[in-house]
Amino acid sequence: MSVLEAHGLTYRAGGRPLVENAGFRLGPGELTMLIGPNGSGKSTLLRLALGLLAPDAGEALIDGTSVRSLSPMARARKIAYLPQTRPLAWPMPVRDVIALGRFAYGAAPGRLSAEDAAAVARAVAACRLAGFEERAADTLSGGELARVHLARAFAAETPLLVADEPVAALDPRYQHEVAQLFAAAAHAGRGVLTVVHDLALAARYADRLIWMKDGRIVAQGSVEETMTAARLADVFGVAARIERSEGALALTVTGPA
Ligand SMILES: Nc1ncnc2c1ncn2[C@@H]1O[C@H](COP(=O)(O)OP(=O)(O)OP(=O)(O)O)[C@@H](O)[C@H]1O
Repeated sequence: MSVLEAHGLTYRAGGRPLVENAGFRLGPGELTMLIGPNGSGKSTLLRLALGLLAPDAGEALIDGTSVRSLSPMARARKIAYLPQTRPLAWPMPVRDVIALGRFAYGAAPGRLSAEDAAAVARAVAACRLAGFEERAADTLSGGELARVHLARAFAAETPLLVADEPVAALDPRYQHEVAQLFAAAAHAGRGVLTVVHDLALAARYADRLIWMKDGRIVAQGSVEETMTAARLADVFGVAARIERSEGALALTVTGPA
């Protein structure tokens, strides 16, 4: 089972640290949600952890090997990444967009092995895209397209899955469905790390939270351990009510702190 580890990651730009001394471990079986205000460094941390940015200090390792030393192909077989900025639309059928998730296995649209085709079919089913396969992706709604991008990441069937704000364009029902998909993927044995802005969703589904503020990880641990009204006020500047509901913590943000 693959493990992503980050130690002391630091990245400076524009004369200031955007990420400073950040460390975490993403292992199998856990859904970790990365939370923090706009501009706190979440996307930068993900890109450092994935080896897409070179850190000024620290390192990220997948199964003990520096991510920067892995070829893009080797990395893509270990870890699927759904970036925050995605192409708005491609004028190609949904099935082919999802099949791009299989490129690390040598697949190309129109040249899928039986294994690739089966992985694409599983991703279509998981992301509730049955019936959309032949639609041109540039005719989809924002929420539908978001699910297609998600299916592309799922189709890679990598042991690790990293997603930057995957539910931002989704309506509440699909937000929950997608969060449940991530939780199911994690509980089936993958390591899943995702940025979310909806704190109630994070409280409901995360096994672990990583809290970022001003480029630093200020807390990490379970929802129970880390989600307190004081921390929400400190990190996000909001007042919140935290209640126990059906055995889990439920969060209501009541306004600015
Ligand atoms: N190359 C760069 N040069 C200077 N500043 C940068 C650069 N890249 C990012 N930043 C700044 O670094 C900060 C962190 O950006 P980042 O995208 O990591 O934040 P984020 O927590 O993901 O934000 P959001 O929630 O808004 O997506 C922001 O203030 C951003 O403007």
